[in-house]
Amino acid sequence: MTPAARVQAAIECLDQAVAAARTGGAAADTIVQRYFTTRRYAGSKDRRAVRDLVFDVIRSIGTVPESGRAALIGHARANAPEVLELFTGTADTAGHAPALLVEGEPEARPSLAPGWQLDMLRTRFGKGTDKVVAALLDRAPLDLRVNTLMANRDELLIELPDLAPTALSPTGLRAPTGLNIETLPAFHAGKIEVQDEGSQLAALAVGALPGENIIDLCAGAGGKTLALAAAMANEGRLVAADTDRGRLSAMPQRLARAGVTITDIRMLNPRKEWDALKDLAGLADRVLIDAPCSGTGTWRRNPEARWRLTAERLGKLEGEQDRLLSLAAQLVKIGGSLTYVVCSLLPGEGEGRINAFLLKHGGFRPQEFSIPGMAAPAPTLVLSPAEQGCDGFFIARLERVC
Ligand SMILES: C[S@@+](CC[C@H](N)C(=O)[O-])C[C@H]1O[C@@H](n2cnc3c(N)ncnc32)[C@H](O)[C@@H]1O
Repeated sequence: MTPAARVQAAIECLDQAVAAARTGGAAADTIVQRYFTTRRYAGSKDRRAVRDLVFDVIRSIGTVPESGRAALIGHARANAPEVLELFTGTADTAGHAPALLVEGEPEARPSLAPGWQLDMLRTRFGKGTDKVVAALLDRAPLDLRVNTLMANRDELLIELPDLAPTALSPTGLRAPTGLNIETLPAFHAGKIEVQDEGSQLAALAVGALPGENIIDLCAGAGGKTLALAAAMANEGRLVAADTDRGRLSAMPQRLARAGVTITDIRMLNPRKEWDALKDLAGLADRVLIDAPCSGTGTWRRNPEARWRLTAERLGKLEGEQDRLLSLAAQLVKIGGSLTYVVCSLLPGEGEGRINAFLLKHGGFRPQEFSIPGMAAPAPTLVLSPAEQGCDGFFIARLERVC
């Protein structure tokens, strides 16, 4: 592909990302991948260049733009004016070079994020908000988790000398840029999994122990399920539940590769979750709710989450988080704990939900927890890329006392 054709490809992907933001469609990463499945002529360098440009544009345009072209022009004008010289085509040469610039055509304005989202972050981070947002809009490193059922970190550091230990997670490794994990025998042997250090810390916050009865209520494809199973030394019972059949279906293969045999996978029907969980009522030592959320803590990977989030959608997410907390409360045994996690830094999805829960559920109280090497024990923990260098998370632990 010529440089100009790459720019036109980025515009077309961005058009789809804009439409997806309005309709709840696919993530930008998926859009770029799909774009190239029907364009076999594009090589790996073309794909990488187009993907990088798409993500650079999304990072610099904080609010949903009128079109992909408007977004790209706005980004280029502010950060890479030489790209505008590639707008040499005509309106009917789509696919080759972007059409010539027209005087007064729409142009998106660079910004960090929608003002109302920044205001909410400001209530948590105050004067530090700009630093946090800048870190959220940086590129994320590739982190791996050592599967302690099959390996230990020191041995892997000898086997894979390009990797470095992460600062906080005792099982974390940070990979050099561009590493393709699928090329590593250690991955196929189940010794390592891709997992951001923040997710590793969130799983550690559960405090899982061998032999316990644990429920991972929003298990998805099992990222944290695998980490919990390793903390349990593959002893006890681990129920992994989710409403998304597609995500759950990826789990058995991952469990098998990691040597995990204690998991009971349960498919839940949305709003009828209890039907598939009621046999576990009041029995769990620990329940993890890794709740669906706005994803503001993962802007490094999904910067288009800023375009997708509306006040209405946030309200719906908070309602769902309340519902999942109440559902989980019924599963915890007396003396057991409930760990609530969101990869969001908006206080409404964090402290807001926990305070609302505690008002309604007198049998629960905040429970202090600590992660070795981190801050003093506390009932909540906020992780941010500006402070800990990982994705942003809010984590809270509650104990059922009666
Ligand atoms: C943040 S993701 C979980 C990621 C996963 N725990 C991991 O570590 O990879 C949130 C998950 O909640 C699931 N979910 C949404 N509504 C749910 C519900 N009512 N009951 C259970 N899971 C739900 C979604 O399908 C999604 O997989």
